[in-house]
Amino acid sequence: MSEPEEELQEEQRDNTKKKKKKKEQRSGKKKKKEKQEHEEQVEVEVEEQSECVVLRGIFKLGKKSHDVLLTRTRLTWTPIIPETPTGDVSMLQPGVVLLQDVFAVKVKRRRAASQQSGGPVLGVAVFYGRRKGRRLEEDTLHLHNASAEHTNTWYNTLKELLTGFSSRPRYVKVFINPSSHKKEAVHIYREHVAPLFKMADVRTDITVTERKGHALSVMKECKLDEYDGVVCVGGDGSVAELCHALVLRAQLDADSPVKPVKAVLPLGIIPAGSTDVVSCSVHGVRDPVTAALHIVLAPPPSPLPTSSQCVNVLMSCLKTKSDPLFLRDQDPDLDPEPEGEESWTTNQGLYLSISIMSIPCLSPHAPQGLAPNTSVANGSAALIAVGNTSRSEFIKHLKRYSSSSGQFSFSFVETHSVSAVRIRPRLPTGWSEEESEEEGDPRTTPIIQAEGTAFPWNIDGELVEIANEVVIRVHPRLITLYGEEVDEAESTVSCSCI
Ligand SMILES: Nc1ncnc2c1ncn2[C@@H]1O[C@H](COP(=O)(O)OP(=O)(O)OP(=O)(O)O)[C@@H](O)[C@H]1O
Repeated sequence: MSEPEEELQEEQRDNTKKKKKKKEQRSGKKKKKEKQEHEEQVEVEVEEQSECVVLRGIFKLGKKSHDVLLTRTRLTWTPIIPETPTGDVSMLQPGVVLLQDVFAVKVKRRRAASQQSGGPVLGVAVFYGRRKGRRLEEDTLHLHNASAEHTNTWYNTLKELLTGFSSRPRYVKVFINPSSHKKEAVHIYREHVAPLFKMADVRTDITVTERKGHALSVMKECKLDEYDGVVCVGGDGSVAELCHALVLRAQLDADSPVKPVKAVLPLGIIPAGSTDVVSCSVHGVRDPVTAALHIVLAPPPSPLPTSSQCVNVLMSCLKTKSDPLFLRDQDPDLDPEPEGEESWTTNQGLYLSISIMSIPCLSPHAPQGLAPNTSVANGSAALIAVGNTSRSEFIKHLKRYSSSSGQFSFSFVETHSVSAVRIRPRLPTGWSEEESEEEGDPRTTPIIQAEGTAFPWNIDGELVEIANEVVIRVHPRLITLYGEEVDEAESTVSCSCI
């Protein structure tokens, strides 16, 4: 149903009921006194916040008249007629919407379904994001007042106050990966994101990617200063490509071929992949509406996290050989450059998996994250190295990620907080007689056999051929992400199987 139809029918229903209930009586001295006290209480609350009232007026919310106050930070409304026949003042709680949660305001008009414009004014509709658990949902506050002058004053003032949120994007570059997960990214964007962007007057320039690397090549060429942000609709692979593109573009623009440079545009992530750990780590939930609202609201001041990672958003390596691990302990000053071999710690052994995560990697499967002790912007990474063990023990360790704790309480799991890691594999030919003689011992016999002498690095599901060693380093605060600080994701997984 279109908004005009909905509006018209709503008004017709209201009129019929109004006639039937015309005799409804809600006056009385006691009630008046209580109402007055309550109005004073609301005023005191507002004054306490040192906020002057920008506008004050009478609107109908639903069927009842309300006293509505607008300050620079909030809209507050209180029913003028007590809610209960007894007029119990305790029921007269004011309603509040913070302007930082409001993303659009429109004038409501009565229109026939066929009518495109005009029509008598009905009032103002205020669109905002309402928190429900870890999600943000779209909600609307309908303030009804048939006076065109009154309505326009409120509409213009609200609009002006919203333009004060200067960090909110007005024009964004959107990349949609149509091949992500179940190939639903285009549908997710059209269905859940585009309507919110339209409502919030966020203009878009959309590229539906045709191949791997397409977003990167567009980002290398396009005029960035036209945009206020970049939006990625896809999974973690698409996010990694755009993080790479943003930093590479900044390096090209700054003529800095080696040293990473901070991206000029923030990145918004709409989850459409299979796991979406980056999205979950900044939205707390795998939900396109929550993600879109985080983008249009760009909530100030604190929760605009900066990502600590450069290209290696998530890198987990499944190896079958002996891997010396060179760890660089976390540097509080977040110096991304290695200072010398003396600051490295070297571990050597047989590892089943090595995970290096500079974000907590929350997901519905692991609500507290694969790296629970890492936050989005703290500049360190968690190294979790799983030593060789039996298949059943390895699975037991993995299954514990779905519960709250205990995943690291295994003798074969080691964890470190690091700023850089160097992984150097050893070829099967490098095994000495001595090292391989204890066949059958779970500590020395790989449970997965290596194929040939190439380096089949499995990096977050992608097979990558890199000779010798891989170096992973945290480059702090290079990319600003739309979202908020999240410590636990919503768990939507009911079974504990892998
Ligand atoms: N049109 C396309 N066809 C094939 N691959 C594409 C296309 N567009 C982008 N890609 C590449 O697809 C890769 C994987 O995409 P993405 O991460 O979005 O999906 P996913 O693998 O299903 O999700 P997840 O990473 O959460 O498992 C990315 O590396 C991206 O560069």
